[in-house]
Amino acid sequence: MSGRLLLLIESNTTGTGRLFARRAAQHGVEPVLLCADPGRYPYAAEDGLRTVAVDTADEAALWTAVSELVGEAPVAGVLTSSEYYVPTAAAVAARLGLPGPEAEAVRACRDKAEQRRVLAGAGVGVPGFAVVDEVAGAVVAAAEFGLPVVVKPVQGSGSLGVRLCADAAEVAEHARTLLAATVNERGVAAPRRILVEEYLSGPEFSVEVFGTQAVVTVAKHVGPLPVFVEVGHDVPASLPAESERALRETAVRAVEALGLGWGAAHVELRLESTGAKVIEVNPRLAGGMIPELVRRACGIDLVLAQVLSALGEIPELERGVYARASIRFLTAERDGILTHAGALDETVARARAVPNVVDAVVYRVPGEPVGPAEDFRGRIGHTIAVADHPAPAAEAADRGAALLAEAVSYTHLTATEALA
Ligand SMILES: Nc1ncnc2c1ncn2[C@@H]1O[C@H](COP(=O)(O)OP(=O)(O)OP(=O)(O)O)[C@@H](O)[C@H]1O
Repeated sequence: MSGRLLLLIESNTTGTGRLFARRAAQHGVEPVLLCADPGRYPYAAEDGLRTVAVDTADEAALWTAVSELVGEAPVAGVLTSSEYYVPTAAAVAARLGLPGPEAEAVRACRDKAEQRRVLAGAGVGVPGFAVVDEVAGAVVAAAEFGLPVVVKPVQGSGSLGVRLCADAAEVAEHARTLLAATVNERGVAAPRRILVEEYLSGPEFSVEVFGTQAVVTVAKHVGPLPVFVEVGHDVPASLPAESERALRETAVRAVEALGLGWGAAHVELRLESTGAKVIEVNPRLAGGMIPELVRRACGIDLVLAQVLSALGEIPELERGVYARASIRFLTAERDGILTHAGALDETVARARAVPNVVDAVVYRVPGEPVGPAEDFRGRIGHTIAVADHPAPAAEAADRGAALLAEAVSYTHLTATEALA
């Protein structure tokens, strides 16, 4: 180790969170995780990651902890893999004179209402939207757009609270639920505003942008309505050149309009008959194992690229399609229970044995109750497959996920009965 530190301010709890620290260590820089609750990240203890417990929502306390680390060794970069802490990490990096995104731009971007206004103002395609702070306003907006509409919080991630509402009663009920929330899922005060949006029904994609360069386009699979759980991705998306161009150009224009353009941005879009429309720009690296799929399909390590950017180095983003990578997430059809340890291990082994499957994993413990997914937290496991062509990769990932599904038992106790 060179003695230099990379400060990681909180992390994402699933997916690529732990890889940020690993890539830093592989690059000869010591990662230090600053977080309010180290117990939230079991991987930190498993990987022997140095951790500093500090209230990261308290600017002064965080700065004191950062200053102590600065006094100890040269701090070479500041980064986070959690969307919730991108503005915090950006502010700390700026205060230390280190590379990072524009703190004000990422703060504004994280407010979906503000983001919509900026994008619409810049002429970037977005769904019709209304920002409301009372139930009656939500119902009026829904009638104006025409039902169904999407009702969602102005902040958040992982599709939490995002719902398709079919009629005025559903709009009112969901708006009431969202407006009643005083804190978000990280326990931070939630704004008392929500978005009502025109429902875009075209196929969904994401464009992974780095700086202002579109690196790769991803095809996304969304589970059963009325919720929007991402249940699979194919990398790269197989698209006609014109659609690919429209998605990439729209994504880059969105990033530029928002004043981003440092490091990774994950831009979600839907392809409508009227063109590519932005669902959301996330000022961070993609979740959902997408960086891992991109690494396997295109040979580009986006996690390493993000770490290098934080350290002020120039990452290699040379494009190439070496393979096709697909992921499918396991979700429960209804309330059920995971089988016992032996059967679970066997199921995972069978999924791993499917030709072209390179990874199969179940995130939960044997005997744990499971239920239908409402958001990303309802995903129980995944399979990743890699092949030379799109169809075999997708089919192998599907087949692996179908085998994993045998780990869920619906014939024994329901989750409610098991807990009673
Ligand atoms: N106006 C819309 N029309 C169609 N689908 C939508 C719309 N808004 C949201 N969605 C769907 O809901 C999903 C989650 O929405 P959104 O990206 O706004 O929430 P999020 O919590 O930030 O999720 P993520 O972290 O996955 O980006 C989208 O990926 C999309 O499938």
